[in-house]
Amino acid sequence: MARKFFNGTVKSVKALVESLNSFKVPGPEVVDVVVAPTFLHIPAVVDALRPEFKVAAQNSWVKGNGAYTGEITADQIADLGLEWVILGHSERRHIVKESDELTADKVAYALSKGLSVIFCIGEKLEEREANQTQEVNARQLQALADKISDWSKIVVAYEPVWAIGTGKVASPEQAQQAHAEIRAWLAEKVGKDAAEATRIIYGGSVTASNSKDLAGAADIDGFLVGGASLKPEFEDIIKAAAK
Ligand SMILES: O=C[C@H](O)COP(=O)(O)O
Repeated sequence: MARKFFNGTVKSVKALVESLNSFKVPGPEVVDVVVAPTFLHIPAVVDALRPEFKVAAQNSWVKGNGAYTGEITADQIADLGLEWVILGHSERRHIVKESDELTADKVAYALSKGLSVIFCIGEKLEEREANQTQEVNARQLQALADKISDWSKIVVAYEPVWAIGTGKVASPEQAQQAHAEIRAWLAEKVGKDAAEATRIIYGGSVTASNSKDLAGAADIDGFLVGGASLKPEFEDIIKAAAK
């Protein structure tokens, strides 16, 4: 469904947008394509990208406009006309050390400003090896459930940390199991309707060649794509997600 994290230059962003604009993919009635450039590149991408593709911010602050030097608020993102923000990416959680609670507060604030949120969760390698995948996902989901009751503008992105940027993609079976457990958690803790309606997308070394099998899994509703989103094969990933 989405794509992201591109520390590009003005020139490379322009070339990437031109490439995206040339894609022959189904429209938004079939698949949402959301691109997430750096804050610096957002205005240029919004101006040049074909309008059926949406633009997301990669992060937003936990509060509204105020004295928070260096932070970008959900208010500002909404003011720019954007509809989407990514929150809780593993790089925010594990490199910047943003806690489950801070992440949940950021999501709640972004929702209060009308944004839709791609809410990332997922376990580290040692947690998977200790059979804690669902425990970690449930903990990160519960932190959000403690802060919000309306999940209609949430897309859950399951991104096992060990699969991000490593070339080690989760197998369709591994991903499906995690997604099914996330959906079961939503059914139990939030409600059946939310569980059915919430899109759960997979991220972590998605490529054109593995996207078809992953998309075939019952509970995989799209992708959060990093590296491969910068290559022409992204067109095929979008087509695979449009199942
Ligand atoms: O947000 C995207 C993920 O971090 C996945 O990145 P990747 O596709 O390069 O593994």
